[in-house]
Amino acid sequence: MKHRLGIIADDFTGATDIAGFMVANGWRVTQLIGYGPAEVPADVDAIVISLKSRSCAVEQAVADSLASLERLQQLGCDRFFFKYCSTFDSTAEGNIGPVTDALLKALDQSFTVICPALPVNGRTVCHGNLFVNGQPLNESGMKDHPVTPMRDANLQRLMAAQAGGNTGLVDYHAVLAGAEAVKARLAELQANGVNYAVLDTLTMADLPVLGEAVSELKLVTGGSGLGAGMAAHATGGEGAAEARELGAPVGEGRAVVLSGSCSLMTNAQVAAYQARAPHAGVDVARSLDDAEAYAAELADWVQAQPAAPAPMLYATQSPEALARIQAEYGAARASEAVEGVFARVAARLADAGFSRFIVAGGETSGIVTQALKVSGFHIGPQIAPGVPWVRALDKPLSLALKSGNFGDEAFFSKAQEFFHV
Ligand SMILES: Nc1ncnc2c1ncn2[C@@H]1O[C@H](COP(=O)(O)OP(=O)(O)O)[C@@H](O)[C@H]1O
Ligand SMILES: O=C(O)[C@@H](O)C(=O)COP(=O)(O)O
Repeated sequence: MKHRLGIIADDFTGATDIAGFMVANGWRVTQLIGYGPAEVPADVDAIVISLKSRSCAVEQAVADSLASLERLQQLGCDRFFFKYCSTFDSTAEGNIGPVTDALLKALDQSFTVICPALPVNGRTVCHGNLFVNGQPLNESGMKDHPVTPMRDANLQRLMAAQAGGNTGLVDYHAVLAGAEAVKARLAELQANGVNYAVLDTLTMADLPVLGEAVSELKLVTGGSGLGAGMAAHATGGEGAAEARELGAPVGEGRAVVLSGSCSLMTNAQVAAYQARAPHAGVDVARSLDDAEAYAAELADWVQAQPAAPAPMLYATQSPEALARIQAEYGAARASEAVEGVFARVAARLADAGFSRFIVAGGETSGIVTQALKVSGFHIGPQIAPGVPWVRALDKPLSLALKSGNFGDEAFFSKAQEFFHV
């Protein structure tokens, strides 16, 4: 059997993100939802398991990740990738550190890389510090994230706070010098007792270099950029065009936009789309008090709107409004209630024949995909870097799962342009 990479992604948008970049760089990829029994085509180069383990309890994240590793091994994978967010979304306790440690131990390894960079979407790493569009992570919009606010930009410090081993740095001089220089630096760090090597990365052109440099590691960790680099290094960037066709959006049925991200970019996308399409806000108090009846009302409202452009339901709020809501109801309670309503609305709309769901937000995408009872996806064309259309393996249902900060202001409209091609 050919070599297969197994990817464990800590959220659903992250999973489609890395799968989309790998397919765009020539690999055949199947995405699975969770680690239940699964069959995948014999010719795939990579299998991505989507978890919802970014912000759950550490023990749960570790258990789910280890179960996923086992499933991927059963499916013939012999190298592994732990995919987390390009903005390193985590808390002081985890879950990136503990999951990395657990995967290393299960694979009998003691060394891996930390590579969240995705330069095409503005995430770069310099001297081990993570930047978002040139701003240090802790000064970017990520400082106000509702679940994992990021208050430090230094990846070595962030990793040291939540993992058991030692961190080190492959600085940009080594990356510029090429794959062999990076390999030599990795070997040096490993010999010096480093367990996690942060990789400086400034441009997309660095990624195939890094993909080559990590090609002998059993486990790598990072964002979709490294995934793109690994696929590009393996294929030269060619191939899999017909595989992308399998994931193109289904032709029949209605579409809806469900936006549960409160990121700065999603706020801008929601504002732009409000000017174009029917829209309704999701009320947190009603989501808390009366979820079932409220979801039924919202689903009825969506169905009563014209089919195109697709109507939008949004819980998206500015950082200030979100802070007020969280102070009033509690952050976890409010976000769970909102997620519960989106899940119920999505299930009702699918029952009513909606077949194309455009969803904004990682947690929101996870809950919606679970509510739609999809077992896995074919990966289609990218709407924006990191956001492909994906199509259920076993039913006529297509989704665009958008990471909070991805895409430009016109994203919700652009996603629908794929309906006519
Ligand atoms: N108005 C709101 N009040 C409270 N929580 C909200 C509100 N809108 C969204 N949320 C919650 O914020 C979280 C956003 O996370 P997520 O969907 O992962 O977006 P992102 O991709 O930006 O991280 C979700 O748990 C969602 O339910
Ligand atoms: O790596 C990334 O930035 C994305 O794939 C991702 O994980 C984003 O997470 P959400 O913003 O929570 O969707």
